Amino acid sequence: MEIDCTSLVLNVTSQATSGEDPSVNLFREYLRLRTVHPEPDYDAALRFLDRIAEELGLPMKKIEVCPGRVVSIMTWQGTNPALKSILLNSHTDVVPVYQEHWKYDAFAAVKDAEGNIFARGTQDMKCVTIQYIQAIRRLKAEGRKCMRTIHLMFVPDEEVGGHKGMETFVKLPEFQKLNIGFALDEGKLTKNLTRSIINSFLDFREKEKHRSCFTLGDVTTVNMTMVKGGVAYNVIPAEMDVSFDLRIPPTVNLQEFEEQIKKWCKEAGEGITYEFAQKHMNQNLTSTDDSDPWWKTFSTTCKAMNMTLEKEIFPAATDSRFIRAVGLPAIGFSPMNRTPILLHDHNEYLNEQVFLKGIQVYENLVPALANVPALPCDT
Ligand SMILES: N[C@@H](Cc1ccccc1)C(=O)O
Ligand SMILES: CCCCCC(=O)O
Ligand SMILES: [Zn+2]
Ligand SMILES: [Zn+2]
Repeated sequence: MEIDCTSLVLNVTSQATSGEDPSVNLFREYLRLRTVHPEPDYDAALRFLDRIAEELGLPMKKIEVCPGRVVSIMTWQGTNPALKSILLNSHTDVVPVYQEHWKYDAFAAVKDAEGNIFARGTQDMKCVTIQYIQAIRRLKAEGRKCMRTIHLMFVPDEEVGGHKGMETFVKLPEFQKLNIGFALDEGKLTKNLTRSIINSFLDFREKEKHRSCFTLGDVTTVNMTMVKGGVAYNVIPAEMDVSFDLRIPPTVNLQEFEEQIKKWCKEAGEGITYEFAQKHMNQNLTSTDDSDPWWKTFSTTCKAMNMTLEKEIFPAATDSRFIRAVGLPAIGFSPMNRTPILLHDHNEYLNEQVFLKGIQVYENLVPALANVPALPCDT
């Protein structure tokens, strides 16, 4: 009997590490996708997410907000779709690495003997993406039903300011149609020029460093991150560019802060100018008052899991700023305890047990939020 070559299906799958929790295996597979700036492989991420949507039996919507920049959304319809929905947001892109400073290939997702998984994105924020997915997978497998519709949203370009991602998307009718009532996004949980202008910024930095503040999120941080210019060792440059990364708490008056920058430039002398590469002026805050039903539900559910919450203004920016700017509440949260904060740092890693615990946290949080009874915002 002739074997018809078309019937010989070669079944080659990426062999899962034997005995490894399937969620960890999925996490490591996602970490290996090189969605790293300056040229993130977003197509690989979309193929991966398409497969997940298939597996979860959820419809997947894709909106190309800009050429080559797609926002994708998996939707788990609630029993009362008229109510406002819950958004579980995550970004698919990651920041570049200085590979020479890493113990392992930053995209191999090596797991060491302690179960620490090393890769760019382990903390920021591919862990959260897979934790959302696995929590929903389990809830659906248990036959659970939630009142409120849940949208899992995957956005590009968060790490370069979100301009071709969330910032554009929140203005589109497709965003309005999501009918969002409350959003979860990344955060962190911890159980624990010329010379003159450079001097002005760095002197300010020193002053801020010595303010007695509760958390980093309460101070304006200043980091000199780029210096450009000059053409030769022995030529005085016609111009120099110095870039500062300023993270300003929503409690600071931005108009006054900009006046201060103008003053520093004037003091520095002729020809010293400034411009903003990114400037986000909205300072909407999300209520974390116990009288707020979303916060109340979020915080009591965390407490029920013996998690002590330390509320803080996050010292970085996330895409949630665009969601808050359109008047919606958004809490930044990543279940990543007992873990050194290595976002954007060398040797970013996450322990597989901490990762797995995070799925259980969402298995409790997601239904709690998706079953918040009808609110004034729902009418
Ligand atoms: N999460 C990124 C978002 C961002 C990118 C670029 C500029 C500003 C903010 C960060 O905090 O660094
Ligand atoms: C966990 C949040 C990290 C800061 C936002 C970002 O760099 O993506
Ligand atoms: Zn980041
Ligand atoms: Zn992030």
